[in-house]
Amino acid sequence: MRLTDVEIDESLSANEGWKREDGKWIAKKYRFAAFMDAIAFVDRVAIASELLNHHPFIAIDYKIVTLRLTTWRGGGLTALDFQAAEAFNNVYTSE
Ligand SMILES: C[C@H](O)[C@H](O)[C@H]1CNC2=NC(N)=NC(=O)C2=N1
Repeated sequence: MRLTDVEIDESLSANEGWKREDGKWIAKKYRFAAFMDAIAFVDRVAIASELLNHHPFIAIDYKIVTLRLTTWRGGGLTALDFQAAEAFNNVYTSE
């Protein structure tokens, strides 16, 4: 279930903009032209999360949305986190 450090590094390089945080997390900040674009993105993230049954922590700071992922059940980073990261990158547009 949990990925090795090598697997994590490989997965990070395949998911643009995502960085490892505190060992067991990956995070990415998404920037938008307007606040409502940020909110529309969060809605798309929510839909993708429900489809994957894998959910990020979401912080909305005006025109910046920070997503953080870990696998709670797995106690660390798993393939699910990187599947979710890829899905969130795929639903991102800055406006
Ligand atoms: C019951 C439900 O399937 C689980 O709680 C799911 C929901 N979303 C989840 N999201 C994340 N990030 N990790 C989990 O382990 C997880 N588990």
